[in-house]
Parts: sequence; structure tokens; C-alpha cells
Amino acid sequence: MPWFGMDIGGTLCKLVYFEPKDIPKCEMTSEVETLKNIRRYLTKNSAYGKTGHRDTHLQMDNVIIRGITGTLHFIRFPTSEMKNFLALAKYKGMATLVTTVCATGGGAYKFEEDFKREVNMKLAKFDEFDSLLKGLQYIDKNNPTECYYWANPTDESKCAKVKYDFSRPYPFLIVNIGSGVSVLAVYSATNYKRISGTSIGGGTFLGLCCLLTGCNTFEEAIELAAEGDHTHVDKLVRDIYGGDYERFGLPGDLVASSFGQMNSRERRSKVSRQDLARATLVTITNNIGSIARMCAIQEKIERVVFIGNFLRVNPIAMKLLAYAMDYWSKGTMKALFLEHEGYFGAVGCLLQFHEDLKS
Ligand SMILES: Nc1ncnc2c1ncn2[C@@H]1O[C@H](COP(=O)(O)OP(=O)(O)O)[C@@H](O)[C@H]1O
Ligand SMILES: CC(C)(COP(=O)(O)O)[C@@H](O)C(=O)NCCC(=O)O
Repeated sequence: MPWFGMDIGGTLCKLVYFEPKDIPKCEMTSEVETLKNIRRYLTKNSAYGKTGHRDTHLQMDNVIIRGITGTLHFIRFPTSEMKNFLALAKYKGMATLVTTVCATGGGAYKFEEDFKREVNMKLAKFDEFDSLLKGLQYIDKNNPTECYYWANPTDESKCAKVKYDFSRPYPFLIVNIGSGVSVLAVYSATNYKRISGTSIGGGTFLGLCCLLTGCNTFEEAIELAAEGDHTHVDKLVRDIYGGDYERFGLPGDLVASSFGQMNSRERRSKVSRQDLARATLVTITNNIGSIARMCAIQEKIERVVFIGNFLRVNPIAMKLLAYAMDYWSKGTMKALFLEHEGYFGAVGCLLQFHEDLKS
């Protein structure tokens, strides 16, 4: 089963399946029926059980891996559902196939024994950042509309996604916003280092939002945030200065203290779930933007690529990051985004596996 790449993260498991256009010769064996059934199941559905989803809008047709043309399918499910995933894989006959699956992310280590025990699968493990970088470069090369930025991020009427030519990318910063956040400085296709990170990431947003609003899913949290007003929760510069703090260029509508109004019982009684969700989103996003900017200054890098599933269905965060990077760098830094935001690790480990097979 060399056509799967899995990135088993702290929150979501990303599964990429490469469907060859022509059935490879190696499939012309007794295993063929099982493989056919698995392929049919994956490609004919877009939902698997209660929690698995195929992101059909991200599907990539006619891509080539190790000389074979095919389609890349992008599937995700919560890592907490791994037991059910393995049970389903067993039910679909995976345990009868002598097989190796390419895997990356922390779960490739954590669940290695479970894969062996439950479905007789060996994991070919790859480092998550090597995989991320490889996948990112491959997908950007194969999808002409992969990379974009937000023009006029603060003006809803003029705000728009604009395609960005990322064919000469180096050097650039990657800010991967998953459960936690990792910052990588990338100097060439193979030369990169992890320069920073923060535990205040996508997992923090979702965890705090669930605590504060009683919501249960990321989608719900984002919907609430879209309806909320963070200025009911945060203390702004103007709440402290009565206007701008001119001497040091701090505008009145800048957040001076995230959640700074919530010490007041009266204000707490007026705040809505929507306001709390929005303030949580703004707090986490601005903090990540601030760390990204400091890393970019330290490394003397101007282009910052934000990825990770925190940005899924999350234009509010993307626009905030776009605005913050531009405003605080006085236009010298650019926030870039990628369509396949959370899937690069899964694609990259699949590619690495096939490169190793070639050599
Ligand atoms: N359907 C979802 N379920 C849970 N979290 C989601 C979902 N969609 C987006 N997210 C956000 O994405 C984050 C996980 O991002 P991801 O890049 O997959 O990281 P990880 O590899 O740590 O799982 C979550 O913490 C949450 O903020
Ligand atoms: C440990 C991790 C690399 C795991 O990746 P993730 O599953 O969050 O995508 C990431 O959560 C991280 O970099 N956390 C921040 C650690 C720190 O630098 O404080």
C-alpha cells in the first residue's frame, strides 16, 4: 500500500491517497479485490463514518509520482478517532495485505504499535518538517493557484485573495499553525531550521473556545467568532488613553490587553458567546503574528508562509495575519497562504517514501 501518506498530528490525522490512473502491475495479484474495494470506498465517498471527511475541493488530478500519473485525494479525521479508523481499516481487509504505510507527525511514533497489531501494517516513518517542506514544494509546483495573499485585508468591500507567484521562494519563513505552532526558516529546498515555536496555537484556540462558549467543534467556534465583537472583551489602547498613544505610534483601536475588560463583573454579564469566541481568535492569531514577525526580523526574511489547519475555513485569522504583518513591518513583510494548508506533511512523506524506493 505505498500510495498512502499519513500525517498523524496532535488534533487531526491527514491522509493523502494517490490513485493511479492505470492499475499498477503489482496489483494484479490475489490482493486485487481488496485494493479495488478500498479504492472504491475512498474515492466514491466524501464522508467516512461520523468524523472522516474528504476535502474534494482540494483534489489534484493528473499529477505524477515516481513516473506514474494519478489523482491525489485529501482526507482528514480527528486523531482521537484512530481506534475507529484502525477498526474500519481492518474491516475493509487491510490486515490481509502485506503492507507499509508512509507516516509522519507525532502519531507515527505514538500509534506505530497499534498499526502493527490491529492491521498488520508497518509504518515507514519520516520527520514531520522534512515532509512538510517536501510536500509544500511539490504541491506549489503542481498547482498554479496554490499560493496567494490577501489584498486590502481590513476593507471587506475591497478585500480579495490574490494569486502569488512563489516559483522563486527562498528564503522564506513557514509558520505552521497546528495544535501548537512551529516556525521554520527555509533557505533552499533542503536547507532549513526550526527557529521557534509556541504552545499557544490552534489547539489553544479550540480548547479555550470550548471552555468559554460551550461549543464543541472547530466549525462552530469559527461561526461564533464570525458573529462576535472582540472589543467587548479586550481592553484597547483607547480604553486606556482615550485615543491614540501617539508618541509611540499605537493607534486607539489596537488591543492593549487581550481579555482586559473581563475583570469587570458588569462587562462579563454583557458579553456574548460570539464576542468571547472572536476575542479568543483575535488573541491567539495576533500572538502568532507577533512571534512570526519577530522571527522574520531576526532571520532577515520578508516572506512568511502561514499554513496548518488552524487556517481552515478561517478567513478572519488569515486577514488579521495579513494586516498585522503588513502594518507592523511598514509594508516590508508579506503574509502568504497556501490552499492545501494542512496537507503538506502527508504528501511529503509519501513523496519521500517513493524517492527512497527509487534510489
Ligand atoms: N475539523 C477540525 N477539527 C478539529 N480542529 C480543527 C478542525 N479544522 C481545523 N482545526 C484547527 O486545526 C488545528 C489542527 O491543525 P493541524 O494542522 O491539523 O495540526 P495537528 O497536526 O497538530 O493536528 C486544530 O487545533 C484546530 O484549531
Ligand atoms: C510539538 C509540535 C511540533 C507537534 O506538531 P503539531 O501536531 O502541533 O502540528 C508542535 O505542537 C509545536 O511545535 N509546539 C510548540 C512547542 C514550542 O516550541 O513551544
